[in-house]
Amino acid sequence: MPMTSLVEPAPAKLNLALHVTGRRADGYHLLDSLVCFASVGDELHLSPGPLSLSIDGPFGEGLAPDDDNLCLRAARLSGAEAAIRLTKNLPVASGIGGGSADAAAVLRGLLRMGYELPPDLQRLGADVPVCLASASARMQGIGEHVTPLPALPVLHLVLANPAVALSTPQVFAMMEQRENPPLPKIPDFGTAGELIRWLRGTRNDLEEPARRLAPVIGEVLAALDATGAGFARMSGSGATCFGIFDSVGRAAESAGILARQGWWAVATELAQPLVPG
Ligand SMILES: C[C@](O)(CO)[C@H](O)COP(=O)(O)OP(=O)(O)OC[C@H]1O[C@@H](n2ccc(N)nc2=O)[C@H](O)[C@@H]1O
Ligand SMILES: Nc1ncnc2c1ncn2[C@@H]1O[C@H](COP(=O)(O)OP(=O)(O)OP(=O)(O)O)[C@@H](O)[C@H]1O
Repeated sequence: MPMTSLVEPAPAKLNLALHVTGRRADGYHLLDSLVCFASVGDELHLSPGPLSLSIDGPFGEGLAPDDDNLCLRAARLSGAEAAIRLTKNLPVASGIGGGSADAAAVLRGLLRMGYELPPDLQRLGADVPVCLASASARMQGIGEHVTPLPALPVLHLVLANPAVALSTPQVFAMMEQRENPPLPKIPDFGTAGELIRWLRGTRNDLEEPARRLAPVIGEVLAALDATGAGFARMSGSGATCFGIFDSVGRAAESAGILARQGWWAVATELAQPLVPG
C-alpha cells in the first residue's frame, strides 16, 4: 500500500447518443448509449488513513462531504480506510456523470492501494460501470452492460452548462415515450465527420423532457450552433450540452463566448486512456 497520496482523474462522461429503449418493472430505464470521456473532470486524492472526505475546487461548495457522498459510499462498499480529497471541477447534477465518475475514481484508487473491487457497483450509480474504465464504450441495460469500442477520432469539444441543476429521476419521469428504437450499428469511425454523420441518425431521448424542465438548454444548443459547432446535443439527463468543433481554436473561441453568458463552458478533448501508476 503506498504511503504517499495518489491521484486519480475522474473524467467527465458524455453520452454522445442516448436512446431509452424501455423500462424495467423496478422503474429503471433500459438504455443504449455511445459514451465517451473528456479530459476535463474532477480529481481524487487518496492517502492511507481513517476514512474521511474533504472537498475543494470550483464546484466544491455545492456538495457536502457527508455520508451520502458517492466517494464515501464507494469507499465504504470496498471496506476501505482512506483519506479522500475531491477537487470538484464539474458542475453537480449536470448530466456528465460527476458523482459516478468520482465513485469510479475512488474505486480505481483503492484498487491501486490493494483493495478489491466491491460487487454490485451499480448500487452506487448506473454510470459507475462505464466510468470505471473511462474509455469510449457502448452502454446498455440500465448501465451494467459495457462494451468497449475502438478509440474514437480526435474531437475538439465544448461542454457548456447553463448553471441549472437537473435531477436525473425527474427528467426520466418527464418522458412521454419510453420505448424507442436502439442505436443503429456502431461502425469504426475514421474521422470526426463520419462520427457526426452517424450521430445525426441518433438521439438523446432525455433531451426533450429535460428541455421542458429547463428551456435554457435550447439556448445553450443554439449558442453552440451559432459559434460554429458541427454538431451539438445534450449529454445524459442534462443540462450540460456538448458541441463538436473543427479545431482547437474554434472550440476555445466558442467556450469563451458561452462563458461570457455566465454559463460554465470549457473547451476540451477526449480523455487519454487511463494509465495506472
Ligand atoms: C441517464 C444517465 O446519465 C446516462 O448515462 C445515467 O444512466 C444516469 O446515471 P446515474 O446518475 O449514475 O443514475 P443513478 O444515480 O443510478 O440513478 C438516478 C435515478 O435515475 C433513474 N434512472 C437511472 C438510470 C437508468 N438506467 N434508469 C433510470 O430510470 C432512476 O430513477 C434512478 O433512481
Ligand atoms: N461526489 C459527488 N459528485 C456529484 N454529485 C454527488 C456526489 N456524491 C453524491 N452526489 C449527489 O448525486 C446527485 C447527482 O449528481 P451527479 O453530478 O452525479 O449527476 P449527473 O452529472 O446528472 O450524473 P449522470 O450524468 O450520471 O446522470 C447530486 O444531486 C448530488 O447530490
